Amino acid sequence: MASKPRTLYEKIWDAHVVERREDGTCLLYIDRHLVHEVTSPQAFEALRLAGRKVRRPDLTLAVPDHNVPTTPRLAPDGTPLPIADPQSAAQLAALERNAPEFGVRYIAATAAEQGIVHVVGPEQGFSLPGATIVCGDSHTAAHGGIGALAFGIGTSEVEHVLATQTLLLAPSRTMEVRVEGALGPGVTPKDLILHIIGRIGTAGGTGHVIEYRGAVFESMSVEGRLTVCNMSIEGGARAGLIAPDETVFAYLEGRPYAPKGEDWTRALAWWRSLRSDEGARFDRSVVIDAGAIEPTVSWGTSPEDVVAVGGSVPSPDSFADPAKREAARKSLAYMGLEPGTRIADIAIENVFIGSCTNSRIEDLRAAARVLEGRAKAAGVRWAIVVPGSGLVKRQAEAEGLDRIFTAAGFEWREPGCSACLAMNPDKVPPGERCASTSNRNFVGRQGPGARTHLLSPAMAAAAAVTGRLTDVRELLAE
Ligand SMILES: CC(C)[C@H](C(=O)O)[C@@H](O)C(=O)O
Ligand code: SF4
Repeated sequence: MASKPRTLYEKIWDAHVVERREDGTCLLYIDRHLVHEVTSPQAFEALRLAGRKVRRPDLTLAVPDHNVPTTPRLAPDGTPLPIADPQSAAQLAALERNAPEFGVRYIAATAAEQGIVHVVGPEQGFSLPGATIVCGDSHTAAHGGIGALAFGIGTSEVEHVLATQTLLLAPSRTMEVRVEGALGPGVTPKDLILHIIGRIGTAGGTGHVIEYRGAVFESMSVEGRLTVCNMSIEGGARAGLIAPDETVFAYLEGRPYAPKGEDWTRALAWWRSLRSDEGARFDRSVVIDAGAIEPTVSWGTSPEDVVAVGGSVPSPDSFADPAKREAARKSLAYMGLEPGTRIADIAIENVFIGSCTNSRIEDLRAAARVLEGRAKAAGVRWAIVVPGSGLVKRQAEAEGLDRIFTAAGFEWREPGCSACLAMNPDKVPPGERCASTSNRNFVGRQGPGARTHLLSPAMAAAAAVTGRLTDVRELLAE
């Protein structure tokens, strides 16, 4: 009997089942465990109290990112500078102590390879196609961009994975987001994923794992795929993934943790089988026309509150659902926006280029392309670029991008989560607006009272130049 056609998700899932329970939940083998300083201290402490070890320290990679300041970390004499915030300092100190004590792989805050965990994983070749990857962090979905089944877990699950290298999980439903056609000039993977979330809503993917399909993804860079998958969680999905292909394999080959020699050849054979079979059934399917997507920005306090840059702030009354109407009213009050205001008339005072969504080399190149020979507008008080890792930073410097940014009035920072969330010194002041390449525009996300507009790196650069939300295509055409 021919076996039933399976989706990519089902193939990866099936290959990792250690034990299937009667109710359908499965004990899944976890191939890669990424760890950061915020969600791991209690998990390590629980192991310590129970006298347990980490089951596979070699499959665990820890790196601090959320709390690290993005200003220089070393004094001129090379000694590490202290961290002012006591809670941040304590979390960083805990990771620094736990990693060697439990023997897990560790990238220190001062190492050249340090960066945001979701940038570091693929960059180090630690995240691999077909792997199950977890991290105590909701944006773990990013690693789906290289064809992994990757999802965020809570601190008690972090402890479970550290102790057993397995996780008990209920299978998800499957959802296909099929994007047809091609993205227009100036329209980026970030615009695409913002548009998708606008379409399906923040609950659209609930209970599902999304597979992004279509020619757009086949011609998309690995960096772009990581951007798209990163925000799957903002569409409510458990995870998001894209079938790995030669672009991914070329990206991974030779990276420090990627398989080598015969292991590489064997891995390639398995990775090449990782695509949804002809006739595989998805529980839900959404079709998007790429050609209709424009540079997209958020206007509210939920990632589904998006509109094309040529549009206007919507009226709460335009929403049929009363709950959504009320949410829009609250959003607009927080954001200090009036319905009907043209997006292009919204002035911004801050620009943040960074976060695990958009801090890779391609993102920085896209922003620099817009900024070259230009400067930030007088009304832009604060503009920073925070590379996703030390290696991205070094690459950007080798290409001269840092000089383009600083000449345009941007600050060129050390890697970390930075102003994506207000857990470190990088914050947007109350009542001020920020054009931000991050992934969440929640109330207070970038600091108490801060107003976030999500957009692509090129669009953030355009906003810096004009001092208001701007269609980047106008600047690219000049
Ligand atoms: C701090 C961490 C647990 C959190 C997450 O899970 O996503 C953070 O990374 C975020 O983006 O909000
Ligand atoms: S960059 Fe932002 S979204 Fe990504 S892990 Fe850090 S805080 Fe979370």
